[in-house]
Amino acid sequence: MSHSAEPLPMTARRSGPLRGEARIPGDKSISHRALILGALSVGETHITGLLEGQDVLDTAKAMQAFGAQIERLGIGEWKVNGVGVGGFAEPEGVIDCGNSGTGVRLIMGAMATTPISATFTGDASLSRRPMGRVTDPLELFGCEVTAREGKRLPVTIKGAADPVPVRYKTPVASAQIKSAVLLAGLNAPGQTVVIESEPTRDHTERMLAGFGATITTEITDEGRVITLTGRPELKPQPVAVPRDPSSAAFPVAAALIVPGSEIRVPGVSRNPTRDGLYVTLVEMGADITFENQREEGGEPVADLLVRHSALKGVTVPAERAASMIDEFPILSVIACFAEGMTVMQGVHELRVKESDRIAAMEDGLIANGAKVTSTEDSMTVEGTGGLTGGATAATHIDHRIAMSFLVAGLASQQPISVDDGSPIATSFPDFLPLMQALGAEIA
Ligand SMILES: O=C(O)C1=C[C@@H](OP(=O)(O)O)[C@@H](O)[C@H](O)C1
Ligand SMILES: C=C(OP(=O)(O)O)C(=O)O
Repeated sequence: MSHSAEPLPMTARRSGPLRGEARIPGDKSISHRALILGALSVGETHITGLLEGQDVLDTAKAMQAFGAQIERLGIGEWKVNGVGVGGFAEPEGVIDCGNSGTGVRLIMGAMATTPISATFTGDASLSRRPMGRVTDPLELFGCEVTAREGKRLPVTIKGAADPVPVRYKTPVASAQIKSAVLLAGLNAPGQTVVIESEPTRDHTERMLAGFGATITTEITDEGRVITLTGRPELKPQPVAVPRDPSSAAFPVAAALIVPGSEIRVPGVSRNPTRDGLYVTLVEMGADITFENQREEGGEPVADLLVRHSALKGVTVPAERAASMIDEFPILSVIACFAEGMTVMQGVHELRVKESDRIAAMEDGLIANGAKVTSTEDSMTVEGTGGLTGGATAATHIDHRIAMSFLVAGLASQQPISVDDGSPIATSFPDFLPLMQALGAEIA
């Protein structure tokens, strides 16, 4: 569904200590994949803890359009009756993926090796984002792609009638590219190989194995070499979606910067390919305890105990970027409340997310009294232990920019507003009530 026309301004003000338990919704990456792999399986997949954010709801609708039967049984509880690998039907209408890069790119991969055609659109943010990074490797399987200038949406894909397997080295660290190629490889006879020089989130590999595909990962001089055997019969799986570490980052950050805070955040995924923010926060001196470390739904999880902390600036090395790619906006806020320089290296991919996240954070933070500089590939924040606030930040149809500035406002001297908080519903629909229940003054 495309983004609503009505902007929703929001304001956060200096709050008293945050206290209580923050029950974070399901992981967005795993939720998309649960629906897509459920749709590609024969039989019924039962999902619990599904994120009911707009991005994931748009993927559910798309899977229905390709022929899967999907039913919501209760809060976060869904069942999917799939059509099997190669069984997608041609959708009657256009597939609108709304604000979701993950949704559109993974679904393009999932249909590209089936002999049907589909046209994909999205909102103004998604329509600005590059799709060639996915359609270029998909063309190697034999599909035909037409796109708007700059390989942007709308994109039409005529799926390959006679797909060939592909060996592809990803040119940028991107789980979306890797996943699109692997999902296309499902319906290509033989072995499809993806090579990534830097590891990215591995949910597609883990879940494909869980659904019964033959998939291996080897670490070689070239990087991670992932080999998938095509034409498996995927078997439905119960999927228990762990809580999203990228969403958890917002209440965690709020507790770190609001004096006197102490919150618990249960059951958050600690998958090492998603863990970079938490590694960085510990280096900055954050008081975070990882309790009850265990496995849930095939993912390592822990309960987090987070207390307000005196933080110091650090350098985040480029090789850590992929494991915290969605967390740099909120890290740049936390860095303002630390003492000293925080340098974020190797972050050029932030420029092609829902917004140019380096520019959006730099502009909004400077307007609120921060010292920030950037290059094409890096961002530096000179922390002074606080923020003055008092300005409105533009969110550019980007949920993470909106939530980052609202968290900043909880500890700045003057309130901080955002021009439009409505995109928050794409990934964290309960953000406002959850934060308010902890004591955050946001409205
Ligand atoms: O595969 C995924 O679920 C995602 C991969 C990342 O994008 P890239 O692969 O483009 O880096 C991330 O930013 C996005 O929020 C979710
Ligand atoms: C980049 C993000 O999502 P997507 O690429 O799926 O739009 C995000 O959620 O921060």
